[in-house]
Amino acid sequence: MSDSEEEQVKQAPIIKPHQKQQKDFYAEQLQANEEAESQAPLLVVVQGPKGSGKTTLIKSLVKHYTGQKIKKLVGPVTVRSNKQHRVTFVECPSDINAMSDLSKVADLALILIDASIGFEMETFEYLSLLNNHGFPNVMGVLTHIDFFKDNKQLRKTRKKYKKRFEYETGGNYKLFYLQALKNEYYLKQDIHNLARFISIIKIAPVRWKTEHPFILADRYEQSKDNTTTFYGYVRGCTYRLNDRIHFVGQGDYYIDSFEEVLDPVEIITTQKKHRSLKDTEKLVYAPMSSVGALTIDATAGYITIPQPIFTEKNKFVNNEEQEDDEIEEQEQEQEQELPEGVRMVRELQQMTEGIDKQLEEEEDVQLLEGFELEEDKPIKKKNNQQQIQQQRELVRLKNRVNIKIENGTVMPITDTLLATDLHELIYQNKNSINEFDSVRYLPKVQERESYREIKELFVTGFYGQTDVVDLENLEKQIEEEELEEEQENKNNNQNQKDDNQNQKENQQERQQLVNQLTNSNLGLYKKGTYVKIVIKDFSSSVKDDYPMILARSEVGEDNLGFIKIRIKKHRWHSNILKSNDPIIISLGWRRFQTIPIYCVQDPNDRLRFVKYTPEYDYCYAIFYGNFAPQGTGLVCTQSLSNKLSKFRIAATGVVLEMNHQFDVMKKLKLVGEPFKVIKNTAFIKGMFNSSLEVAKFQGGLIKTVSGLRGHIKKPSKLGPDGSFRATFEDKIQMSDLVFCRTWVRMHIERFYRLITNNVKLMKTMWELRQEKQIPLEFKPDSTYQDQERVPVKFAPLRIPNNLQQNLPFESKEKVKSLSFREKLRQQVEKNLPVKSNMTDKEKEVYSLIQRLNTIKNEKEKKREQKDIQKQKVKEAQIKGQKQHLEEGKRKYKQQKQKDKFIKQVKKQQQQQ
Ligand SMILES: Nc1nc2c(ncn2[C@@H]2O[C@H](COP(=O)(O)OP(=O)(O)OP(=O)(O)O)[C@@H](O)[C@H]2O)c(=O)[nH]1
Repeated sequence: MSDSEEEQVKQAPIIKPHQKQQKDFYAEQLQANEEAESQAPLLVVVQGPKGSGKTTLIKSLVKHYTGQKIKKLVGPVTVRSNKQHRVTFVECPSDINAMSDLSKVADLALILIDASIGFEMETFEYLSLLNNHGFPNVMGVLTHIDFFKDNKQLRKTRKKYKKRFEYETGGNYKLFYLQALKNEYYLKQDIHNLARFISIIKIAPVRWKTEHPFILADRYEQSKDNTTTFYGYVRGCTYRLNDRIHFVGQGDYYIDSFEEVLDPVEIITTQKKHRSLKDTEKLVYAPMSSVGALTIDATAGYITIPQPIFTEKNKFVNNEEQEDDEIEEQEQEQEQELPEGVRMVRELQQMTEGIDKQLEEEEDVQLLEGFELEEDKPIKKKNNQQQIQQQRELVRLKNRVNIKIENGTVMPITDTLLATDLHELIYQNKNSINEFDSVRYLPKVQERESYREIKELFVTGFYGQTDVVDLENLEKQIEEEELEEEQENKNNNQNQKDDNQNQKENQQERQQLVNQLTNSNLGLYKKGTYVKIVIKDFSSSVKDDYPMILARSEVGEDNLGFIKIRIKKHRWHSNILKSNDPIIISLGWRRFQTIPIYCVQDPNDRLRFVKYTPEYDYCYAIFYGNFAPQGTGLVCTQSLSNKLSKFRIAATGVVLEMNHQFDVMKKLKLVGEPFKVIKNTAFIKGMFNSSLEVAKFQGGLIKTVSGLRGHIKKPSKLGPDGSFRATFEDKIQMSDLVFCRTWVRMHIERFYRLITNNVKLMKTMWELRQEKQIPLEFKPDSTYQDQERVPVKFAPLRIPNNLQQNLPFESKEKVKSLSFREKLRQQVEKNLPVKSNMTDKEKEVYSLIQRLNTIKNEKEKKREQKDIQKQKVKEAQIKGQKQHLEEGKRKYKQQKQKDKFIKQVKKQQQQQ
């Protein structure tokens, strides 16, 4: 090694082994996350107070990404931002439940702030929710900036909001400014900048999501028998199928079927250099909103097709004139030249009756060209080759399009077509797209084969063997055939490079297919898979504008037990929380009402019960609820009402421990007083009610106020029932109080109520008091009272002479050293003439002094009395003024109410 290299090595920072391990660990975690992250669409939650511009922002972003205009925004909207990246936007309602649910699932939260108003309470509430549910990436967006006309004021405000936003979020997140509104959309440049940041943002892994898979349903269908089907992407992590699912905010349900379906916004995997999208590749998937001419409601999807495009030119010519055979033949020829998709749609347009009616009237209904519905007739036997072909198509179909159209579905025959699956059929025709699809809803180009697949869907009972499909054999057959095809292609292909490329791609595709099959057989659905979940007997009602989160029911997390959490009252919540008062907790996927008790930990690890949460400090809470992993954050609220009169988040916390029981102890001080004292023994009454209670506490420790310790001996027959004999380390005073410190185990209520749509909640003490008009209980004992303490005069210490004589010299009482005052007094006493020996003059002087003293004392007494009277008068004056003031206030209020009432009456009269 050369010198310079050695120097370099010396200067390099030393990485310790554990640091390296940690670095490697994080690198791996990041890489794994990045790989996984690329699959599921980025979930962007747009949150803000009412009227802050959430809808406008989503519409503007969708327009930027796809050029589409959303007329009415409902539910999630997924767009393709580039070939490898998709984004789902969800608007967050200002309902506390929706806010809490969406804070758990968001990858990125766009927090809108109305600059004309400033930071509102919802923003802080949402930040607090995000903080406790894993803090995903956050971006601030300042809207209504055009409200400021003065540039200087605008600059100042922007700076102020930026500072505040940084302070609230920890300083790592950006605040965007949306300058103005133009034609109901934000300015292009602003949206372009924001969209660019959204596209390149690196998502921080949130622990809860990396361990808990979920589906944010972007579409649902509900039938009359309450069978509900939800569609959405698997998010969070790989979904390992089990039999139950938790619908957040609704409860647990058994899954009827769970299958992968065709991804509506597929990732484009072609290996071309450009990441940017062509116009035909731009895509928006907003099944519940109305995008252009497409609307999907709970039961079906409808495409509004502009009439002029579909009207055949010679359709309006009088039919009688057209009876000429030649013309008909010409028409048929022309029709056959048309693309298949266009022909089918036209045929459907010409239908006047639904299939069910047709079935009732005719025996052989020809729904689509070449296929007949025959109920009773035996199934036509085709040759082997054809059957294999059909089965093969069905297997492909089963994996790709899981759609069933039951016999007798009624199709509305107007210019609006039933498009549950028809849109696939219609838009798969490459040539016909531009003819009738003015909005380019799904510009997806597929092989002609898929028409046949979909045609088959309209026919029930045609293929006899479709129900039982030998999957394994079919897969093998398909693979073999494909291999053969590839082999042929290989031989025929002249370009060797292209051939290799194709082979690689095919191999990859096949591998993917095999992986897909094995995964779905094992019940594994990777992140980003678009799935369909069917739930039977789904009794709850679903709101369109409410997030529909279907989470995997994890083993153990639906169990109930006691949970110990560390909790802190939110500094902006106006009240402290009371033990045994019901509270709503959002923990894990679940929200539930429970009755907690609060406690603190003593130095000897005892959990000591406290009546209220401390004002600005942490304490523990124990409640009965759903188990959740240690370290999971939680948020408490006191009610579900969305009145913004006070800060809705009552407390925040984190799970510490779960157990079947916790010992929370409450301190109990029993007080008694002695009624007989004999040396070190004392008889004490008033501490217990019966001798049985005494027997239970026999041997217990007791203590006097002065600190003398003792033991409870035995129940005594002297005194009232419950009296006992006790011994102390010294003789106690009759005036002493005796304490016995004990601990009582607190009962924790096993109360748990999952919050669903129409749940009836337990009322808090405050709510009950309000409702029943019960005033607060007043216990005079609980209030502090001024104590009048009489100074105790202890008798001077007198040591018996016998004892003094036996004492060592050191402790013996010596000659008393007197203080100056005492000496003076002694001298005066000595010099005072004895009264009987006084001369007359001395007597006169003495009596004069005494009189003068009496006068002085008398004067002082009078002055004191006067002072007391003056004080009383002053107090009375203050009291009177107060009463007067209150009286005035009351009158003013009455007058105000009167005025208000008169105004209202006048208004009503005017309106009438
Ligand atoms: N002047 C101005 N108006 C805006 C701006 N952003 C939004 N608006 C208008 O504010 C109104 C409310 O906007 P929305 O997008 O519906 O707000 P929202 O947050 O979705 O409202 P809710 O759905 O009621 O919660 C609309 O009329 C918008 O045109 C802005 O930056 N400047």
